Amino acid sequence: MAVIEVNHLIRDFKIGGGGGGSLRLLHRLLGRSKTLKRVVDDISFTIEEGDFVGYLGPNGAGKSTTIKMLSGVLVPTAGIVRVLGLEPFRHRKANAGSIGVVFGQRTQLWWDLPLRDSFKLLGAVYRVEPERLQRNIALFTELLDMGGFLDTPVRQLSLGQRMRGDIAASLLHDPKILFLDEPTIGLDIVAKENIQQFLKQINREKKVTVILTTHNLDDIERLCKRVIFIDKGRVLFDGSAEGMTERFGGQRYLVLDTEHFDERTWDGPPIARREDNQLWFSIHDDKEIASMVAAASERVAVHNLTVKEPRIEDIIKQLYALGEA
Ligand SMILES: Nc1ncnc2c1ncn2[C@@H]1O[C@H](COP(=O)(O)OP(=O)(O)OP(=O)(O)O)[C@@H](O)[C@H]1O
Repeated sequence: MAVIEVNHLIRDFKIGGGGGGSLRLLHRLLGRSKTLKRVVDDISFTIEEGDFVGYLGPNGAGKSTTIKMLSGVLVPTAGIVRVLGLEPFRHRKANAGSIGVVFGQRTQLWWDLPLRDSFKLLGAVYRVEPERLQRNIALFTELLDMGGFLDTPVRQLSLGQRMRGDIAASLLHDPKILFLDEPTIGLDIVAKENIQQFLKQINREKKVTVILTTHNLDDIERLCKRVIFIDKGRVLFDGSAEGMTERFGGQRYLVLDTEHFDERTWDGPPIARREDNQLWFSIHDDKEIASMVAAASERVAVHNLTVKEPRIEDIIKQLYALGEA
Protein backbone atom coordinates (compact mmCIF):
# COMPACT_ATOMS: atom_id res chain seq x y z
CA MET A 1 0.00 0.00 0.00
CA ALA A 2 1.31 3.45 -0.92
CA VAL A 3 1.47 5.67 2.15
CA ILE A 4 3.01 8.68 0.42
CA GLU A 5 2.34 10.00 -3.06
CA VAL A 6 4.20 12.94 -4.49
CA ASN A 7 3.23 14.03 -7.96
CA HIS A 8 4.92 16.78 -9.98
CA LEU A 9 5.63 18.65 -6.78
CA ILE A 10 6.93 22.20 -7.07
CA ARG A 11 7.89 24.77 -4.47
CA ASP A 12 9.07 28.29 -5.18
CA PHE A 13 10.45 30.80 -2.72
CA LYS A 14 10.46 34.53 -3.19
CA ILE A 15 13.94 35.87 -2.74
CA GLY A 16 15.52 39.30 -2.75
CA GLY A 17 13.56 42.54 -2.68
CA GLY A 18 14.85 43.48 0.77
CA GLY A 19 13.21 43.11 4.18
CA GLY A 20 10.30 45.11 5.51
CA GLY A 21 9.51 48.82 6.08
CA SER A 22 11.79 51.47 4.68
CA LEU A 23 14.14 48.89 3.19
CA ARG A 24 11.31 47.50 1.12
CA LEU A 25 10.34 51.00 0.06
CA LEU A 26 13.94 51.69 -0.96
CA HIS A 27 14.01 48.49 -3.01
CA ARG A 28 10.77 49.47 -4.69
CA LEU A 29 12.13 52.94 -5.47
CA LEU A 30 15.23 51.36 -6.93
CA GLY A 31 13.04 49.10 -8.99
CA ARG A 32 14.29 45.92 -7.39
CA SER A 33 11.57 43.36 -7.19
CA LYS A 34 11.49 39.91 -5.68
CA THR A 35 12.42 36.99 -7.84
CA LEU A 36 11.21 33.45 -7.60
CA LYS A 37 13.54 30.60 -6.89
CA ARG A 38 12.36 27.07 -7.71
CA VAL A 39 13.65 24.89 -4.91
CA VAL A 40 11.60 21.77 -5.57
CA ASP A 41 11.25 21.33 -9.30
CA ASP A 42 8.81 18.68 -10.48
CA ILE A 43 9.47 15.85 -8.06
CA SER A 44 7.43 12.64 -8.15
CA PHE A 45 7.70 9.46 -6.09
CA THR A 46 5.57 6.94 -4.24
CA ILE A 47 6.51 5.36 -0.93
CA GLU A 48 5.09 2.04 0.19
CA GLU A 49 4.18 1.07 3.74
CA GLY A 50 7.20 -0.26 5.64
CA ASP A 51 9.77 1.32 3.29
CA PHE A 52 12.97 2.81 4.69
CA VAL A 53 13.93 5.59 2.33
CA GLY A 54 17.07 7.71 2.30
CA TYR A 55 16.22 11.14 0.86
CA LEU A 56 19.62 12.35 -0.17
CA GLY A 57 21.37 15.17 -1.93
CA PRO A 58 23.91 17.96 -1.46
CA ASN A 59 23.29 21.06 0.67
CA GLY A 60 20.46 23.16 -0.67
CA ALA A 61 19.09 20.36 -2.91
CA GLY A 62 15.56 20.81 -1.56
CA LYS A 63 15.36 17.90 0.90
CA SER A 64 14.09 19.77 3.95
CA THR A 65 11.67 21.73 1.79
CA THR A 66 10.16 18.45 0.54
CA ILE A 67 9.94 17.05 4.08
CA LYS A 68 8.23 20.26 5.21
CA MET A 69 5.61 19.84 2.49
CA LEU A 70 5.12 16.19 3.49
CA SER A 71 4.63 17.15 7.10
CA GLY A 72 2.24 20.01 6.28
CA VAL A 73 4.50 22.85 7.42
CA LEU A 74 4.83 24.25 3.91
CA VAL A 75 2.24 24.56 1.14
CA PRO A 76 3.27 23.32 -2.32
CA THR A 77 3.38 25.90 -5.12
CA ALA A 78 2.03 23.25 -7.50
CA GLY A 79 1.67 19.50 -7.72
CA ILE A 80 0.26 17.00 -5.30
CA VAL A 81 1.40 15.60 -1.98
CA ARG A 82 -0.66 12.92 -0.28
CA VAL A 83 0.20 11.30 3.00
CA LEU A 84 -2.11 8.38 3.83
CA GLY A 85 -4.48 9.76 1.23
CA LEU A 86 -4.67 13.30 2.68
CA GLU A 87 -3.02 16.53 1.62
CA PRO A 88 -0.92 17.39 4.69
CA PHE A 89 -1.28 21.20 4.62
CA ARG A 90 -5.09 20.95 4.34
CA HIS A 91 -5.39 18.34 7.09
CA ARG A 92 -2.63 19.31 9.46
CA LYS A 93 -4.27 17.87 12.52
CA ALA A 94 -5.13 14.48 11.01
CA ASN A 95 -1.69 14.36 9.41
CA ALA A 96 0.02 15.14 12.71
CA GLY A 97 -1.66 12.08 14.21
CA SER A 98 -0.20 9.74 11.63
CA ILE A 99 3.32 11.13 11.26
CA GLY A 100 6.28 11.71 13.54
CA VAL A 101 8.84 14.38 12.66
CA VAL A 102 12.36 14.91 13.92
CA PHE A 103 14.43 17.85 12.72
CA GLY A 104 17.95 17.20 13.94
CA GLN A 105 18.66 20.88 14.47
CA ARG A 106 15.54 21.61 16.51
CA THR A 107 13.83 20.00 19.45
CA GLN A 108 10.19 19.43 20.28
CA LEU A 109 11.05 18.85 23.94
CA TRP A 110 10.54 21.37 26.73
CA TRP A 111 13.91 22.81 27.60
CA ASP A 112 13.32 23.19 31.35
CA LEU A 113 11.46 19.96 31.97
CA PRO A 114 12.87 16.52 32.64
CA LEU A 115 12.61 14.28 29.59
CA ARG A 116 9.97 12.13 31.28
CA ASP A 117 7.66 15.17 31.76
CA SER A 118 8.12 16.23 28.13
CA PHE A 119 6.97 12.76 27.11
CA LYS A 120 3.90 13.02 29.35
CA LEU A 121 3.01 16.45 27.96
CA LEU A 122 3.39 15.25 24.38
CA GLY A 123 1.26 12.23 25.24
CA ALA A 124 -1.47 14.65 26.35
CA VAL A 125 -1.05 16.82 23.23
CA TYR A 126 -1.47 13.77 20.98
CA ARG A 127 -4.18 12.28 23.21
CA VAL A 128 -2.34 9.01 23.68
CA GLU A 129 -4.14 6.65 26.07
CA PRO A 130 -2.24 6.61 29.41
CA GLU A 131 -1.50 2.88 29.23
CA ARG A 132 -0.18 3.02 25.71
CA LEU A 133 1.90 6.07 26.63
CA GLN A 134 3.44 4.26 29.60
CA ARG A 135 4.14 1.22 27.46
CA ASN A 136 5.81 3.27 24.74
CA ILE A 137 7.86 5.34 27.20
CA ALA A 138 9.09 2.11 28.83
CA LEU A 139 9.86 0.46 25.48
CA PHE A 140 11.72 3.45 24.01
CA THR A 141 13.59 4.05 27.27
CA GLU A 142 14.90 0.51 27.07
CA LEU A 143 15.65 0.45 23.35
CA LEU A 144 17.29 3.89 23.31
CA ASP A 145 19.03 3.35 26.62
CA MET A 146 17.54 6.50 28.18
CA GLY A 147 17.09 5.18 31.74
CA GLY A 148 20.05 7.17 33.04
CA PHE A 149 18.72 10.57 32.01
CA LEU A 150 14.93 10.30 31.95
CA ASP A 151 14.68 12.64 34.96
CA THR A 152 17.26 15.15 33.74
CA PRO A 153 16.05 18.52 32.39
CA VAL A 154 16.41 18.63 28.63
CA ARG A 155 18.77 21.62 28.73
CA GLN A 156 21.31 19.49 30.61
CA LEU A 157 21.30 16.63 28.11
CA SER A 158 24.12 15.98 25.68
CA LEU A 159 23.31 16.23 21.97
CA GLY A 160 23.13 12.43 21.62
CA GLN A 161 20.87 12.08 24.66
CA ARG A 162 18.62 14.88 23.47
CA MET A 163 18.37 13.36 20.02
CA ARG A 164 17.35 9.99 21.48
CA GLY A 165 14.73 11.85 23.52
CA ASP A 166 13.47 13.63 20.40
CA ILE A 167 13.19 10.43 18.40
CA ALA A 168 11.29 8.73 21.23
CA ALA A 169 9.03 11.80 21.54
CA SER A 170 8.15 11.66 17.85
CA LEU A 171 6.95 8.06 18.20
CA LEU A 172 4.88 8.23 21.39
CA HIS A 173 1.59 8.35 19.47
CA ASP A 174 2.55 5.36 17.28
CA PRO A 175 2.66 7.22 13.96
CA LYS A 176 2.69 5.15 10.80
CA ILE A 177 5.30 7.38 9.15
CA LEU A 178 8.44 8.93 10.56
CA PHE A 179 10.31 11.82 8.94
CA LEU A 180 13.84 12.34 10.14
CA ASP A 181 15.92 15.28 9.01
CA GLU A 182 19.60 14.63 9.85
CA PRO A 183 19.00 12.65 13.05
CA THR A 184 22.62 11.57 13.51
CA ILE A 185 24.32 14.91 12.80
CA GLY A 186 27.11 15.59 15.26
CA LEU A 187 26.66 12.37 17.23
CA ASP A 188 29.42 10.04 18.42
CA ILE A 189 29.65 6.50 17.09
CA VAL A 190 27.90 4.88 20.05
CA ALA A 191 24.91 7.24 19.99
CA LYS A 192 24.74 6.93 16.20
CA GLU A 193 24.70 3.15 16.27
CA ASN A 194 22.11 3.08 19.02
CA ILE A 195 19.82 5.30 16.97
CA GLN A 196 20.43 3.29 13.79
CA GLN A 197 19.62 0.05 15.61
CA PHE A 198 16.48 1.56 17.06
CA LEU A 199 15.24 2.88 13.72
CA LYS A 200 15.83 -0.49 12.12
CA GLN A 201 13.83 -2.15 14.87
CA ILE A 202 10.79 0.12 14.76
CA ASN A 203 10.77 -0.14 10.96
CA ARG A 204 10.88 -3.94 11.14
CA GLU A 205 8.72 -4.60 14.16
CA LYS A 206 6.28 -1.70 14.27
CA LYS A 207 6.21 -1.39 10.45
CA VAL A 208 6.84 2.34 10.69
CA THR A 209 7.67 3.80 7.27
CA VAL A 210 10.80 5.93 7.58
CA ILE A 211 11.99 8.77 5.38
CA LEU A 212 15.43 9.95 6.37
CA THR A 213 17.56 12.80 5.10
CA THR A 214 21.20 12.41 5.93
CA HIS A 215 24.73 13.19 4.80
CA ASN A 216 25.96 10.31 6.91
CA LEU A 217 27.08 7.43 4.70
CA ASP A 218 26.68 4.66 7.21
CA ASP A 219 23.06 5.70 7.85
CA ILE A 220 22.52 4.97 4.18
CA GLU A 221 24.47 1.73 4.13
CA ARG A 222 22.96 0.33 7.30
CA LEU A 223 19.39 1.51 6.99
CA CYS A 224 18.11 2.56 3.61
CA LYS A 225 16.43 -0.05 1.46
CA ARG A 226 15.74 2.63 -1.06
CA VAL A 227 17.48 5.84 -1.98
CA ILE A 228 15.98 8.92 -3.60
CA PHE A 229 18.78 11.25 -4.60
CA ILE A 230 17.88 14.80 -5.51
CA ASP A 231 19.81 17.83 -6.65
CA LYS A 232 18.62 21.33 -7.54
CA GLY A 233 15.10 20.23 -6.73
CA ARG A 234 15.05 17.30 -9.17
CA VAL A 235 15.30 13.55 -8.74
CA LEU A 236 18.60 12.18 -10.07
CA PHE A 237 18.14 8.63 -8.86
CA ASP A 238 15.39 6.57 -7.26
CA GLY A 239 15.99 2.92 -6.48
CA SER A 240 17.75 0.48 -4.18
CA ALA A 241 21.09 1.38 -2.63
CA GLU A 242 22.63 -1.55 -4.57
CA GLY A 243 20.95 -0.32 -7.76
CA MET A 244 22.61 3.04 -7.23
CA THR A 245 25.98 1.34 -6.87
CA GLU A 246 25.42 -0.65 -10.06
CA ARG A 247 24.23 2.28 -12.11
CA PHE A 248 26.84 4.81 -11.10
CA GLY A 249 30.17 3.17 -11.74
CA GLY A 250 29.74 0.28 -9.37
CA GLN A 251 32.83 -1.60 -10.53
CA ARG A 252 33.86 -4.62 -8.44
CA TYR A 253 37.38 -5.94 -8.54
CA LEU A 254 39.12 -9.20 -7.89
CA VAL A 255 42.38 -8.30 -6.16
CA LEU A 256 45.23 -10.80 -6.08
CA ASP A 257 48.43 -10.51 -4.06
CA THR A 258 51.03 -12.20 -6.22
CA GLU A 259 54.71 -12.94 -6.53
CA HIS A 260 56.98 -13.10 -9.60
CA PHE A 261 54.65 -11.02 -11.75
CA ASP A 262 56.18 -10.04 -15.07
CA GLU A 263 54.21 -7.60 -17.18
CA ARG A 264 56.17 -8.42 -20.35
CA THR A 265 55.19 -12.06 -20.43
CA TRP A 266 51.70 -11.70 -18.99
CA ASP A 267 49.07 -13.35 -21.17
CA GLY A 268 46.45 -13.91 -18.43
CA PRO A 269 43.17 -11.99 -17.88
CA PRO A 270 43.41 -8.24 -18.57
CA ILE A 271 44.74 -6.26 -15.61
CA ALA A 272 42.65 -3.21 -14.71
CA ARG A 273 45.13 -1.81 -12.20
CA ARG A 274 48.43 -2.81 -10.66
CA GLU A 275 49.98 -1.78 -7.35
CA ASP A 276 53.41 -3.45 -7.15
CA ASN A 277 52.61 -7.15 -6.93
CA GLN A 278 48.93 -6.57 -6.33
CA LEU A 279 46.83 -7.14 -9.43
CA TRP A 280 43.28 -5.82 -9.89
CA PHE A 281 40.84 -7.45 -12.33
CA SER A 282 37.41 -6.03 -13.19
CA ILE A 283 34.55 -8.37 -12.35
CA HIS A 284 31.57 -8.18 -14.68
CA ASP A 285 29.96 -11.39 -13.52
CA ASP A 286 30.59 -13.44 -10.35
CA LYS A 287 30.91 -16.57 -12.48
CA GLU A 288 34.18 -15.22 -13.92
CA ILE A 289 35.95 -15.13 -10.56
CA ALA A 290 36.93 -18.82 -10.34
CA SER A 291 38.32 -18.95 -13.88
CA MET A 292 40.21 -15.66 -13.38
CA VAL A 293 41.84 -16.98 -10.21
CA ALA A 294 42.73 -20.25 -11.97
CA ALA A 295 44.18 -18.45 -15.01
CA ALA A 296 46.23 -16.11 -12.82
CA SER A 297 47.46 -18.93 -10.55
CA GLU A 298 48.86 -20.77 -13.56
CA ARG A 299 51.05 -17.77 -14.32
CA VAL A 300 52.03 -16.30 -10.92
CA ALA A 301 52.11 -17.38 -7.28
CA VAL A 302 48.92 -16.07 -5.64
CA HIS A 303 49.12 -15.45 -1.88
CA ASN A 304 45.83 -13.84 -1.17
CA LEU A 305 42.64 -12.87 -2.92
CA THR A 306 39.91 -10.38 -2.08
CA VAL A 307 36.90 -8.93 -3.84
CA LYS A 308 36.67 -5.14 -3.55
CA GLU A 309 33.11 -3.88 -3.52
CA PRO A 310 32.36 -0.41 -4.87
CA ARG A 311 32.15 2.11 -2.07
CA ILE A 312 28.89 3.94 -1.64
CA GLU A 313 30.98 6.96 -0.71
CA ASP A 314 32.51 7.09 -4.21
CA ILE A 315 29.12 6.72 -5.82
CA ILE A 316 27.66 9.56 -3.79
CA LYS A 317 30.62 11.77 -4.67
CA GLN A 318 30.01 10.95 -8.31
CA LEU A 319 26.34 11.85 -7.99
CA TYR A 320 27.22 15.16 -6.31
CA ALA A 321 29.57 15.89 -9.21
CA LEU A 322 26.84 14.96 -11.71
CA GLY A 323 24.56 17.52 -10.10
CA GLU A 324 27.21 20.22 -10.45
CA ALA A 325 27.80 19.49 -14.13
N1 LIG B 1 11.96 30.13 3.50
C1 LIG B 1 12.83 30.19 2.51
N2 LIG B 1 12.94 31.29 1.74
C2 LIG B 1 13.80 31.35 0.70
N3 LIG B 1 14.63 30.35 0.34
C3 LIG B 1 14.57 29.22 1.07
C4 LIG B 1 13.67 29.08 2.19
N4 LIG B 1 13.85 27.82 2.71
C5 LIG B 1 14.81 27.23 1.95
N5 LIG B 1 15.24 28.06 0.98
C6 LIG B 1 16.27 27.75 -0.03
O1 LIG B 1 15.87 26.58 -0.71
C7 LIG B 1 16.99 25.78 -1.05
C8 LIG B 1 16.76 24.36 -0.56
O2 LIG B 1 16.77 24.36 0.85
P1 LIG B 1 16.54 23.02 1.70
O3 LIG B 1 16.63 23.41 3.13
O4 LIG B 1 15.31 22.33 1.23
O5 LIG B 1 17.82 22.19 1.27
P2 LIG B 1 18.38 20.81 1.83
O6 LIG B 1 18.47 19.88 0.65
O7 LIG B 1 17.57 20.36 2.99
O8 LIG B 1 19.85 21.23 2.26
P3 LIG B 1 20.79 20.84 3.52
O9 LIG B 1 21.43 19.53 3.19
O10 LIG B 1 21.77 21.96 3.52
O11 LIG B 1 19.91 20.81 4.73
C9 LIG B 1 18.20 26.48 -0.45
O12 LIG B 1 18.85 27.19 -1.46
C10 LIG B 1 17.60 27.40 0.58
O13 LIG B 1 18.39 28.56 0.74
